[in-house]
Amino acid sequence: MPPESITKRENDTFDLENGGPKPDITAASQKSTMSIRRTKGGKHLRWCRLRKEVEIKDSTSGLIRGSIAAPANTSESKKKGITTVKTILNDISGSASPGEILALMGPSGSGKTSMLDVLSGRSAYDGGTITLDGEVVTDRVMKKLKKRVAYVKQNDLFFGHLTVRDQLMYTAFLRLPSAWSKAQKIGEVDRIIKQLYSVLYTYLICNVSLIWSGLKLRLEKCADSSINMISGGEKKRVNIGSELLTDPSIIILDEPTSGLDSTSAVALMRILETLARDEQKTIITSIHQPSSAVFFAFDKLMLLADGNVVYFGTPEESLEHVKSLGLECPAGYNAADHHMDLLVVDSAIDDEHDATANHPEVDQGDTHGGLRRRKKSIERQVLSGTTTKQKLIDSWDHEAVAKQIEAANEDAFAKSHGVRQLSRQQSSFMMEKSFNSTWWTQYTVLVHRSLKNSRSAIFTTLNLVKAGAIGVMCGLMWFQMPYTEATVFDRSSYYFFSMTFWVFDSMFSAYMAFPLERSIIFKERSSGSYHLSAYFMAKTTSEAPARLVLPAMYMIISYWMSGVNNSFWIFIASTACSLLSVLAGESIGLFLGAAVLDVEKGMVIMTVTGLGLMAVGGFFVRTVPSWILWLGWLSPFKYSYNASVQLVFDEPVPCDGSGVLVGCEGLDTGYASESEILEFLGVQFSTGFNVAMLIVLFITVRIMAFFALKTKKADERM
Ligand SMILES: Nc1ncnc2c1ncn2[C@@H]1O[C@H](COP(=O)(O)OP(=O)(O)OP(=O)(O)O)[C@@H](O)[C@H]1O
Repeated sequence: MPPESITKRENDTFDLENGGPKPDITAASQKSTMSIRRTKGGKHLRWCRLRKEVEIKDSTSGLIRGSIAAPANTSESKKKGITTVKTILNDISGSASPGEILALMGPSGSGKTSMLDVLSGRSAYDGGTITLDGEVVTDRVMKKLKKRVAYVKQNDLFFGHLTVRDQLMYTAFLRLPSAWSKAQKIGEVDRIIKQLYSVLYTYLICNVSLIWSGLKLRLEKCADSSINMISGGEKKRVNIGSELLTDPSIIILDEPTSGLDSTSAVALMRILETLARDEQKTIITSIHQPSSAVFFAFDKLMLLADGNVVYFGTPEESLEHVKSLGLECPAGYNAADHHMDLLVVDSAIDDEHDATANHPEVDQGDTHGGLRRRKKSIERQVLSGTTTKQKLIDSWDHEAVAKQIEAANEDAFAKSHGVRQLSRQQSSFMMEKSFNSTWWTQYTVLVHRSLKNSRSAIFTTLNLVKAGAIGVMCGLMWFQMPYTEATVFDRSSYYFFSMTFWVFDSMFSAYMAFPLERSIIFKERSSGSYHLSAYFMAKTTSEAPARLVLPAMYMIISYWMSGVNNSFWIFIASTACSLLSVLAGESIGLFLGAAVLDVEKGMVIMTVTGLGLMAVGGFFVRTVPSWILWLGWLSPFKYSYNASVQLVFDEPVPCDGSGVLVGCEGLDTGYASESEILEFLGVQFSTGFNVAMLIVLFITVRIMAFFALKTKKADERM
């Protein structure tokens, strides 16, 4: 453990047990090189009779898993197509204390994630109470509290192009109090990187055989690698590290070891153990089938099945509990596997049971413990007409545990001499600022992050080659067009083609980038990292220039190769129009990405919208049917085409006898006026109006994207 020292953090009301007035943050900012004092000690988190139900919409397809509590037959629900209400947490009671690790185990779908979502404040619940150090946490306090609880979700969501250090650094700058100096924040990141490494290191010197695997895992070594390149175990550490930066008292982890090999999993559990033992953090983690060593290292175990608790207590006593039900764990068998065997009801097991019953000889020659155990497990499934799982659910005394939790809460109240100590904490939560950093800090940090991310995401060799190759290809297709009557149509088609390609490109890349980014934003915002407006402004200002470089590169190559118009200023002005249409296209992509959460549906809507806007752009169809004429007002293709063509035909076009323009009457003498050409090409409105409409589209659709994102509630499952 690093030595304790010196300054306290701003808003450190969470450390109520240490008491004391609000810390002096000025001192913190002045002594920028000082190390930061970490809070020791977690909180007693208790939950009693927690209940959560979800409405399952009848999609008329597929089966509904799990236990169905009651059909919802109200006319309202029928109208909405809701047919059933499923109980996913059924009167769950339990507790976690400082310095302890509570492990949640249960088969897939048993409600582990749902419970962690509720306890971390990321998801609402329909009944029961959650208390912190004995006092009920109200809904309003929960909203604030969730920013003080580290929640490491199953998915490690990051911007993959950033390095590990970047990720931790941006998190530190967004989530640590703005009163901290830059040096303090950087020091904190270094400390976290070292902490996640040194715990492992200590472990490794005691376990020489694991040194090689450990080296693979060290976070220090990969601190400057991009997240895309690091291993699953390292990603998990980055995830944990990002959450630990804020020095939370309660750490909740959803299957932190999933996808890791056993060595990495054990090493990760050591880190949690150290956090619990040395820093007295309260740790709750779900876990799938841990090894025996890890299983017995947990302080408490909660077994879940179909949203019900089937056991809550120490891992050792869990074996006694199942033994008392006649379900003893065979000698030498992994206790965690045994519990899972009891809880998993698998149709394959039933089939196997039938097969074994019909062919007893399969069993006779078997001397392997595996098959015997399997058979034993099968036999348990059919115990007296009920499944073992059901037996375990029925035999657990929910009420007794709930009463114990209530008594513990009363005890905490009595210990505080009848004073609701937490009221002070809860009211200080309410008074706390929603964000640790200012809007401006958030904006600048996010601009920096976005620039770094978009630079690596947009300026890939492939993208540069794409822009260059298409530029050369178009330059060759429209190569050095003479400025005469015969090329009027080709000149306008050059613009329409260029815009179509780049507007579609920006629409789709903005749309495709958004689903991943959206999940990260929801995750970061649920822990109170920044204002949505700061994110949006940062994204708009930082990514727009990056997004424009590739089309600009294309224009430079293709424009001069094709000789559209030899005026430099016409090149600048028409390129600016094309780039504006790219920004408008990006806005449309962002809007659809924000409004339609389903990626497949979004792609369909996007394709239909894009093609519709292009069709009414005035190039392919001159006489657009009146019922769809309104769509033309929303088409960036149309405005950009209109403006560019007007710019390019800046002087009368010499007739060349090709007979393209009626005004030339098939002669190769004389000129066709600009207005005649624009009429021939079906161009509408003035250049200024078209440019103004592109700006309006770019801004209004982007604002709509912001509100679409704002109104979308973060998906609990993200
Ligand atoms: N919003 C929801 N709508 C419908 N069903 C839901 C919703 N949230 C959870 N469920 C259902 O609740 C049950 C419990 O889900 P949960 O993700 O908590 O299980 P789990 O134990 O974490 O599973 P796993 O180990 O596979 O992650 C599942 O059957 C799931 O389908």
